[in-house]
Amino acid sequence: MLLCIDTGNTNTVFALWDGRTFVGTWRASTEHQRTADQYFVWLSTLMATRGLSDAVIDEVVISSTVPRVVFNLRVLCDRYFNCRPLVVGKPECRLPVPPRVEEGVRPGPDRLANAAGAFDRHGGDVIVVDFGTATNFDVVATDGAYVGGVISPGVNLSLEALHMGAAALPHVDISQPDKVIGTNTVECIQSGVFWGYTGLIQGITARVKAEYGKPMKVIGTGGLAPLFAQGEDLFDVVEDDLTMHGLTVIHAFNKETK
Ligand SMILES: Nc1ncnc2c1ncn2[C@@H]1O[C@H](COP(=O)(O)OP(=O)(O)O)[C@@H](O)[C@H]1O
Ligand SMILES: CC(C)(COP(=O)(O)O)[C@@H](O)C(=O)NCCC(=O)O
Ligand SMILES: [K+]
Repeated sequence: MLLCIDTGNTNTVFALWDGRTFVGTWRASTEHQRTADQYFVWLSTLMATRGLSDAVIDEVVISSTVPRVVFNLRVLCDRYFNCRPLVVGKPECRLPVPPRVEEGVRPGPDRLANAAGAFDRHGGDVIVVDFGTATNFDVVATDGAYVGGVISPGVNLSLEALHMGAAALPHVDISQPDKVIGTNTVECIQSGVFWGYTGLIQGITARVKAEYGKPMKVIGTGGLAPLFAQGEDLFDVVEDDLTMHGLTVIHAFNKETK
C-alpha cells in the first residue's frame, strides 16, 4: 500500500491509500526531533487499532513544508518499509504539470500537491484556499500548472500573536460568533479573527479572479475550512483530503512515466 505523508508546520498527517480509498488517516504534531523508530511505533499502533496490522506499506510519498523533518521520514521508509520515498519538490519527483513561477522559486510542496489534486478533480482555473499554519491561496491555471498565489498568516497564528503581544488578551479558540459586536474580550477577539478572515478570503478571492480574468472555482481545504464555510458563501466546494489526493496523483504520475 501507499503511505502518503503531509508534513505542515503544525501537524503531520499520515494517510494509507489502498489504490481506491484512504483506509486510515492519522495526525501527529510536527516535531523534527521525532525519530524513525518513534514514527514507526506510533503508526503501527494506530494501524493495529484499525485492523490494519497486516497491511504492507511498500511505497511512500511525502510533502513537507519543514525540510529538516524529511531526513527521519527517509530513515523510516528505508528501515521499516524497505523503500525510497518520493519527495515532492525534489528534482527526482516529476509533476504532472510543472509550476510556472519565477526562476529559482521553490513553491511549497503542499501547494504543488494541492494543484495536482485540484486539477485532477476539477480541471484548471481554480483557487485552492488551504487553512494551515499559514492560510494559502494556490492558483491553478487552465492547464493545471501552479502559477503562484497568496500567503497570509494562519488563523491560529493570528490568535496566538494577539495573546503573545497583548498582556490583557487571553488565548482564545476560533469559533463563529453570532454577532460582530462582541460584548466581552473573548467575543471581541473571536469576532475580529473570524469575520476578519471571512473578509480576507472574500477580498483575496475577488481580487485574484479579477486579475486572472476568467471564471474560477474556489476550493476550501485544511482543518478550518468547514468552519469558515458555515459563515458565508466562500467556497464552491470544501475538500478535506485535497492535499492527500494530490499526493496520490503525483505518485501515480511518477510510476506511470518511470
Ligand atoms: N478542525 C479543527 N478545528 C480547530 N482547529 C484546527 C482544526 N484543524 C486544524 N486546526 C488548527 O489549525 C492550525 C493549522 O492546522 P494544520 O492544518 O494542521 O496546519 P499545517 O498543515 O500547517 O500543519 C493548527 O493550529 C491546528 O490546531
Ligand atoms: C506557505 C507555507 C509555509 C504553508 O505551509 P503550512 O501552512 O502547510 O505549514 C508553505 O507552503 C511554504 O513553506 N511555502 C514555501 C514558499 C512558497 O510556497 O512560495
Ligand atoms: K498543509
